[in-house]
Amino acid sequence: MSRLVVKNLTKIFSLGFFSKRRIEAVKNVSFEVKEKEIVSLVGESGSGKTTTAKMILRLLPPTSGEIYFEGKDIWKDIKDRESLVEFRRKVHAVFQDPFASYNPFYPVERTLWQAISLLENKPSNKKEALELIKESLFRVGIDPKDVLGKYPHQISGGQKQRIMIARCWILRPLLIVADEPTSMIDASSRGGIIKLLEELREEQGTSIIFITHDLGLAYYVSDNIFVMKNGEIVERGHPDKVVLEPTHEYTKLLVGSIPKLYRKLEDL
Ligand SMILES: Nc1ncnc2c1ncn2[C@@H]1O[C@H](COP(=O)(O)OP(=O)(O)OP(=O)(O)O)[C@@H](O)[C@H]1O
Repeated sequence: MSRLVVKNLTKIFSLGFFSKRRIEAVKNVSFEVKEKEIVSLVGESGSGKTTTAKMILRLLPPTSGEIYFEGKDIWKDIKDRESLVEFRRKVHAVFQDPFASYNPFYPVERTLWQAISLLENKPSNKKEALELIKESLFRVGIDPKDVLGKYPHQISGGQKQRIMIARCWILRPLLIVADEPTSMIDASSRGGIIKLLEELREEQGTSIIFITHDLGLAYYVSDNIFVMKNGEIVERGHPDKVVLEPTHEYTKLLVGSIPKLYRKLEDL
């Protein structure tokens, strides 16, 4: 069953007060994500990946088109705060910049306390909640004493990314939208983050939309790949089909850079 259906999604930005300039960031994009599926949106900078992600996360309204999550149109059927909180519990983002996801004035575990506040079945007291936080940190390979009580500038980029995944582990979302979740971190942490996302999919049946420039990485992690260029999906399908039998010139160009990426991935 499809968990997410994106239908003819379009986003046009208008710039300037007088001479209106139109930027068609996303053009007529359609795709589906099934339960437990990892799909990748791959494309160069400015191809419309993040804009697509923001519309799916209900952070940016589309100009036209529909997004159905579990059969509900997320822009038309979510009307009250309660349904929005439910949506935020089920659909979760891991953003490319781990630094922007944290408030510098609060200890890093604040993001995990916030996750607990979104839970339907909350722990019955603070001690139990802290146990859950510690367990989530262990699950993502962090010793709680290395990060608890610390501020964002006192921990590494890789630890910040892992804490965002720990947040996913607490919330058990049905869909994770991971926008370049490994872009700011070193190669060894990168492999770990991908593995954690795959574990979440296995353990919790989470579906994942993985957004990346890197077709080599997408080939390794995805069940389906959608290649975007200038706001459109120009190629789609199983990773073997996209990589071994590309039809669009742009995909052929991306595939041409994969041998180099393979070498890079072997370092992970
Ligand atoms: N708020 C905005 N106002 C105007 N134009 C925007 C806005 N957000 C994005 N754009 C434009 O829309 C296009 C698509 O941008 P988007 O960020 O979705 O691309 P992307 O594929 O995610 O790029 P990257 O990989 O660099 O994050 C770009 O031309 C961008 O400049």
